Amino acid sequence: MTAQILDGKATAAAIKSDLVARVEALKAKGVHPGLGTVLVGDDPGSKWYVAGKHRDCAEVGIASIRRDLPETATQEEIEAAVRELNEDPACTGYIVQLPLPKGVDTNRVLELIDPAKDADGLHPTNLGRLVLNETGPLPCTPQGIIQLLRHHGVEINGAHVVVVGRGITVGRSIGLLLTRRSENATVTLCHTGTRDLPGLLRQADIIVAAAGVRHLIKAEDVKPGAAVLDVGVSRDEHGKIAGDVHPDVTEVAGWISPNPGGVGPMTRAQLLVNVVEAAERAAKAADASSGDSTGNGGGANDGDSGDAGAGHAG
Ligand SMILES: Nc1nc2c(c(=O)[nH]1)N[C@@H](CN(C=O)c1ccc(C(=O)N[C@@H](CCC(=O)O)C(=O)O)cc1)CN2
Repeated sequence: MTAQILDGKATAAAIKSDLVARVEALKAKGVHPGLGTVLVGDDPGSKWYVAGKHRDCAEVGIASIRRDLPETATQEEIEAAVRELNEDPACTGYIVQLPLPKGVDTNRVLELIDPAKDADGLHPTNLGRLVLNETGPLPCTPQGIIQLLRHHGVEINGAHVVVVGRGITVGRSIGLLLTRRSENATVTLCHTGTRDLPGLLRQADIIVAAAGVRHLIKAEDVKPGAAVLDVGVSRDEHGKIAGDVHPDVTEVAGWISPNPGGVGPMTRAQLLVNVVEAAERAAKAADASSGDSTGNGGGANDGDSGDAGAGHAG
C-alpha cells in the first residue's frame, strides 16, 4: 500500500483563492489589511519563510510591511520595532519570525505584541482565549494541519492523535485545537524524552511529527493506514530538507503529508486567514460602535458554545 498525499500546496492555493474575495470586500468598506513581519538576523530558512509570507500577501491583495533587523539587534531595538507596528495603522496584523537570535527574551517580545494584531496567535492573551474557546487568531501550523486533514476527508472525530514535539508554534497548542468538541480527538503529547515513543506511535490514528529530528518516525512505528503529518525541518549538508518522517513510512501509512509541500504551505495560508479575520473583526467592531446592528462581538470560536460552561468542558 502507498499512502495518499495530503497535498498542502493545492489546499493552500484553494484557501488563498477564497481569501481574495474577502480582502476585496474589506477594501470596499475602506479596510485595507496589511501584514507586518519582524525578522531578526540572517538565518536563511527564516529569510525564506518571511519572503514567502510577503509573496502570499501580494497574491491575495494584502499589503506588506517589513522590519528587518541585523543579528546584532538588541532586545530594546527588537521591542521598538514591535511597538512601531502596534502603532502603525497600515499594519492590521503582524508576526515576529521565530526563532529569535540567542540571548533575546522571546517571551518578552511576544508579550509586547498588541493581541488584536497578533497574526500568529502566540500572544499569551490569544493562547488564553484558545484555552477558553473564545474567538481569536489560531496558531498557524496547528490550524493549518486541521484544515489539511479536513480538506482530504481524514476522520479526526474520535481519532487518537500522537503529537511529537513540544515547541510553542506546534506541539504546545495543537492539543487544544484537536480536543475541542468540534474536532473531538484524543491527544497524546510526546517529545524526545518520552519513554517508549514507538509504543505510543503505534497506537496513533494520526501522527503529527514536529520534533525537528531527521527521520525520527520509522515505518515500523506507524499503524497501517494512519495519517502522518511531517512538520519537522532539518537540512542536510547540501541544504536539502529532511523531515521527521522516514521515507519508508509511505509504504505503511494511509495518508502522508510531503515535506516540502505539505504542512509548510498550510502554515502560510493560515497566517493570511488570521490577517483577514482580524481585519474583519476590526471592521465589525467599527460598524458596531458606529451603530450598525450587523456588528457582532464574537463568542466561542469553534462550535463549543453548547458546553455547560467554559470550566466544565470535557
Ligand atoms: N512567527 C513564527 N515563526 C515560525 C513559525 C510560525 O508559524 N510563526 N513556523 C516556522 C516557520 N514557518 C513559518 O514561519 C514556515 C515553515 C515552513 C514553510 C514552508 O512553506 N515550507 C516549505 C519548504 C520551504 C523550504 O524549501 O525551505 C514547504 O514545506 O513546502 C512556511 C513557513 C518556524 N518559525
